[in-house]
Amino acid sequence: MASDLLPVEEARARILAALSPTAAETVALPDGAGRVLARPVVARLTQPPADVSAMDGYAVRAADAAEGAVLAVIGSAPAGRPFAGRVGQGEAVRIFTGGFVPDGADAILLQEDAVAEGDAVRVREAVTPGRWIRRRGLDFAEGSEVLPAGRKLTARDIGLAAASNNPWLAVHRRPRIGILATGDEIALPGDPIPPGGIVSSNAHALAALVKAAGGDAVVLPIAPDDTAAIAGVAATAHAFDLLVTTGGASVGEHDLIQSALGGEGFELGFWKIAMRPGKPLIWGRLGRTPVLGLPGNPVSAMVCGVVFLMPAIARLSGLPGDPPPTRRVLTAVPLPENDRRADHLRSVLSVDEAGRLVVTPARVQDSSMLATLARADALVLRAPFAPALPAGAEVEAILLAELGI
Ligand SMILES: Nc1nc2c(c(=O)[nH]1)N[C@H]1C(S)=C(S)[C@@H](COP(=O)(O)OP(=O)(O)OC[C@H]3O[C@@H](n4cnc5c(N)ncnc54)[C@H](O)[C@@H]3O)O[C@H]1N2
Ligand code: MOO
Repeated sequence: MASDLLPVEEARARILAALSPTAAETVALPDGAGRVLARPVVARLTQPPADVSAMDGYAVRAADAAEGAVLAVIGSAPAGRPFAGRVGQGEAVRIFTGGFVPDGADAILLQEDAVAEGDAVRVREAVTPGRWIRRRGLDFAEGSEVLPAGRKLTARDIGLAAASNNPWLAVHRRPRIGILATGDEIALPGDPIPPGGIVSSNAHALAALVKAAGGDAVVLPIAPDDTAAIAGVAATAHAFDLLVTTGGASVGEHDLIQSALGGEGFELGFWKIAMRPGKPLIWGRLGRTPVLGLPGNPVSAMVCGVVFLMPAIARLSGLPGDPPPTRRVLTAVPLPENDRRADHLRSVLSVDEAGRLVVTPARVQDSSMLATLARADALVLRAPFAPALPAGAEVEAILLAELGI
């Protein structure tokens, strides 16, 4: 029945509603890039601190600087060494970019528009009042908020924080995400593989995804399919802002996550989403720690990572936790009508002769196939019951490179 599967948007909304941003920590300016501000950055000075020259030339009184006029040069004002005197009638001060405009002057005569004549300067082109002067506070004023709380800091923001004389930043602590892979059959890459076993790819892939989303991943030892082992690892859950499990989410008798964690006080929020891959996703809480139980199939785990875990990490980091961004692209092939589960088709991206982005979904979309995922550039979204589409139709797609994964 369709009713036992939760729509993707509703599941994401419920996950986000249950999460709050981590506490603030103080970091030095160079460590702030990519972090989210917990408190606004306030300018600790006015920039520029006085009227300054935007050019090399002469500080003059515009009224005196008619074409052909000759002005006496009474001093100089390089950047960092203001001229102490005052520019009087018929006078000028040599000035350089960034130099404070001396008292009395109200315009800058550009060097290229002037001819130096010993201790005087001849005006070749008249200037208008205010020409080439950057007014005090043009960029920002002391006490004003230059960066708001909740902003993810760019390199440009770091420049602004530095210019406004802020050596320290209050940012949200990076969310700490515990990752627990479960299953008797899985072994760490490089370890002996048990008969009928498989190498655990999920924890490593998810750890990389967590890092790309701005979290710190802690990969826990693999827990075999027994209640005590899973419960034992779960006892460490309090150390994390979010515990992610993979495997054991489905309905098989070895699918133990819910029963094993149940003994530890696990409270189920919801289970099973109307999506493919990723249907058996579990959401709940173990004490104070939220738990996201991802399916074991490697592609399902990663697609759920994109759809739910990345927004969850964003939310814990102090951001709203928007859904993954999508683009309108064209499908290279006809797409069949979809069933009740929102689909995420691994697809290769190309550019057609007209410069438009075109996606080609992989022919086989089995959720065990990691090679298809690694080679894909995009996940094409197909809403529940989306109608069949001809080749050339517009579809929405998540571009994986835009997520940094
Ligand atoms: N009767 C039903 N069977 C299944 C259903 C269902 O609704 N009814 N759902 C299927 C779907 S959809 C998925 S997805 C999987 C999810 O199952 P589990 O979360 O319980 O995962 P496991 O059974 O533990 O493993 C599934 C698959 O993935 C491999 N695996 C597990 N962990 C890892 C890992 N860390 N790295 C790489 N691969 C891993 C595991 O060996 C299995 O092959 O259930 C379907 N079944
Ligand atoms: O998601 Mo299962 O997620 O369809 O293989």
